[in-house]
Amino acid sequence: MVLILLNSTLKSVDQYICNQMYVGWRKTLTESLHTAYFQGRVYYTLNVLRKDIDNPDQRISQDAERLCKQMSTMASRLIVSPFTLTYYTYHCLHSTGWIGPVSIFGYFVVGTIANKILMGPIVATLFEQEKLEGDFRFKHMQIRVNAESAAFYRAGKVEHMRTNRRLQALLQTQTSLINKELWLYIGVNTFDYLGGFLSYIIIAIPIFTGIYDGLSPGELSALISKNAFVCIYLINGFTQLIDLSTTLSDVAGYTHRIGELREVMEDILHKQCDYDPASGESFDFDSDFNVHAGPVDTAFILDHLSYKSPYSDELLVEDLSLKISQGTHVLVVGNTGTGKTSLLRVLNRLWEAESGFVQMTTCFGPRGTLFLPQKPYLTDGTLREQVIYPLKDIYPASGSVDDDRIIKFLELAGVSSILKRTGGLDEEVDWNWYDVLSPGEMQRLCFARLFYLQPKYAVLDEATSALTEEAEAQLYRTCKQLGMTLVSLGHRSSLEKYHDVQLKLCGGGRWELSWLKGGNSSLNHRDETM
Ligand SMILES: Nc1ncnc2c1ncn2[C@@H]1O[C@H](COP(=O)(O)OP(=O)(O)OP(=O)(O)O)[C@@H](O)[C@H]1O
Repeated sequence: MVLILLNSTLKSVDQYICNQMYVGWRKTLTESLHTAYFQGRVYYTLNVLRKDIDNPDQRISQDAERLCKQMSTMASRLIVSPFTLTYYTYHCLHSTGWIGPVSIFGYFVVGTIANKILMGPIVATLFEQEKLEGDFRFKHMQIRVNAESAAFYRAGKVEHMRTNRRLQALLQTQTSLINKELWLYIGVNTFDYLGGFLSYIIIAIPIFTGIYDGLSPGELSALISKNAFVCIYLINGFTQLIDLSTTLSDVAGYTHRIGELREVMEDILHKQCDYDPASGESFDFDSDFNVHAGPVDTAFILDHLSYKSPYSDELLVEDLSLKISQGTHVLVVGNTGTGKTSLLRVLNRLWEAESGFVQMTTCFGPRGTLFLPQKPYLTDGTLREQVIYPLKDIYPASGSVDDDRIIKFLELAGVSSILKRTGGLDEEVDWNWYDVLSPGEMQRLCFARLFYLQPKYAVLDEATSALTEEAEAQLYRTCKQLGMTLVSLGHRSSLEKYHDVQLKLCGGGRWELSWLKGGNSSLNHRDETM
């Protein structure tokens, strides 16, 4: 009996060794790949981040792609696992009685709990790592965009130090992530190896408790072999599920991060999409999201509007009521920080109003309202694309683009010299427009764009601040000749002569309205219509 047992045990041990050799070989390969992966990850972080610095959408889609790959690995295993587990559970129950499946299930539950405990901190750290990657990328982009200004401040060392600080924070989090993942891998591997021993304990219990005493040596040997096979495969099925925990922790971290980014972006889109940019009509949504057509001769309606900046409790403007209608040019003045640009942010739904009602009743675009922001915005591409921007993208079917008009408006804006530099309207340029144009040229080019698009209403936020008063006069005259109603924000008193009404923001929520032509009669009525 002892010899038979020894013989069958040796056979099983052979089988076990083969199995363990396979498992061991698989693990060694996986571990070396993981080690290489971890070492590479630090370099990967640096290199990928350097290349893929300033494109958040691309970054999200990369994360999503990574997520999809990991999900497909998980899905394939998760689909197959229930079948193999059911099949081997049935055979295990048949071969070893209840003790086999119960101990294996118990072992799996313990393994799952241990993995859950080890996975928790990994998800949080992975999330943190993704966030720090974003911060580092943002800093990198900030330096690229403002390289010249930083150079004038001789700020190379300071910026280098600050960027390094962010990189160090990122690398520290990566190291911490690697350390935490190490414990998870140790847990997973220990579970795998101990599973092999468990199968032999399950087989040994009925043998030593005498359940198989009536069997002949040959039958016992065959039974042990069969039981070992079934148990090992059942354990292996569970092991594969536990192995998924490493992938699962990555998936959970990425999902959390992508989910958060998507929520923020959807929130922004939801706030911005109250009117249809491609439509020639004007629309507004009421609180129940019903659409109403707005008045046609009015660009903006402000009704008892109060607003403040997001990080302050003090109101910038309180209880402002105003209608801006066609033909009445409005100048918004006030000291620095009194909320002039913030008014445009509220009008554009970039900021929420604190109370009151604000409505932009015309569409955004050539037939409605266009904004020239304080910082000129130039796109990449040819000179034609700069001038017609954003016509090509938003209104692809708007008709042929007229070369003579573009050249004429470049001349009127005083930047026909750029045409000589580029060598033509459609010549591809390999420079960054922000690097080669002076601030004044950028502002003039934006005016050429405005002339070309010829909106009904032009909102100009300190759009001539880098130009002389003569240049300013010429540009304003052209705007008026082209039939635009102007809403200007600025500090210069020279602007007054081009406007009919002045809205002065006095700070602390106070404001004053006055006529600029025909005396200084006060318009401090709450519901004044202009
Ligand atoms: N993105 C922002 N987040 C939080 N607060 C902001 C933001 N932008 C501006 N602010 C704050 O809101 C207040 C009003 O700013 P705003 O840009 O409207 O001033 P402004 O009157 O246009 O000044 P300026 O004449 O210098 O252009 C300021 O105190 C400013 O610090």
